[in-house]
Amino acid sequence: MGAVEAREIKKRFAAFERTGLIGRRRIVVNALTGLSFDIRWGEAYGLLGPNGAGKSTAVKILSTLLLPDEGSATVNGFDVVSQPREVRRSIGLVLYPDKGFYARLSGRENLVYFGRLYGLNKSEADSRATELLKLMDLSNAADRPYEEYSLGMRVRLSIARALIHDPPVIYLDEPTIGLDPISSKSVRELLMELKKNGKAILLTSHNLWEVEEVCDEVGIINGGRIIMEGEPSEIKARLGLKYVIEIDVNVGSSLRTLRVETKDPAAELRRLLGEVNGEVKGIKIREPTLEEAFVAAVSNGRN
Ligand SMILES: Nc1ncnc2c1ncn2[C@@H]1O[C@H](COP(=O)(O)OP(=O)(O)OP(=O)(O)O)[C@@H](O)[C@H]1O
Repeated sequence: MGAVEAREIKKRFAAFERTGLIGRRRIVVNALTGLSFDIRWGEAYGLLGPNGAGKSTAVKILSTLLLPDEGSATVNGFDVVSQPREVRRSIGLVLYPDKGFYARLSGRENLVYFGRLYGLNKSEADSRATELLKLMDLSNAADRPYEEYSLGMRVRLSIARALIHDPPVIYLDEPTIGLDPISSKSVRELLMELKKNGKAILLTSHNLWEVEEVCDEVGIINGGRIIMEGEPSEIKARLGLKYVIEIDVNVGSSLRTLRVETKDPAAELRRLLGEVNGEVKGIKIREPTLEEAFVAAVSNGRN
């Protein structure tokens, strides 16, 4: 049994659409239109998509916060509709970092509080909080009030909270939004560590570079269903994305840059170096990014 199995999930919302200045009419929004994907143990799955693609609706259904209209899903082997308690015990949820923490309580007190809500006794909650504060590099700030925490510290505390009951599955909705590069790197390293410990991770993100680094599998979601899925490198290959080669050449007294896009950088580089007339001052080869894959997949709607 996989960690998460989503099968043909559909979800509609009743909403209103403006007509003219004051008029409005009822419409139906098809948020999910047959979403299927699997997450294996020890794997991170990246759900990528433009605004309104259905990412949050998917996370909410897989967390039992919303019911699907059609289709089914299991998390840790439990059904999201008929076994919501078991599903909730199986997941740790990292939403926008400010949600739910008590500003005047310290990081440690907040964690102990949430540990008790999950049914840990006082000494279990205390020792789990100490362990997680250490893991998140927050031991020095453990007894400072939450309101004094920086954004990076808040994100780390919210990951600690998601892990307090040691869930096997973790969902993170845009965990590194607003973080500086050092803090977001430390969050990525932590996610790699959690994977090594066998946890299954679902990551939604607009930071495609982050998804590329952390995720084993990526699903590109658009219009409420996955339109492309695979390892980040597979997706790049399937889209036929091109590498960019830039060669700086001194021609006479001026520096010129040759720029070529190619699917086969080694062959193209050999060809270019054979043809260049002048002194080569620098060579840069840039890999296609997942960002380019994402834009291409969404605009092509290809499978
Ligand atoms: N409670 C709701 N009532 C009506 N429509 C909703 C509701 N929640 C979501 N929707 C609609 O469902 C669609 C999918 O929304 P969702 O929030 O899942 O997208 P998303 O991929 O998470 O977007 P974003 O990246 O902007 O967070 C959108 O068209 C959205 O407007």
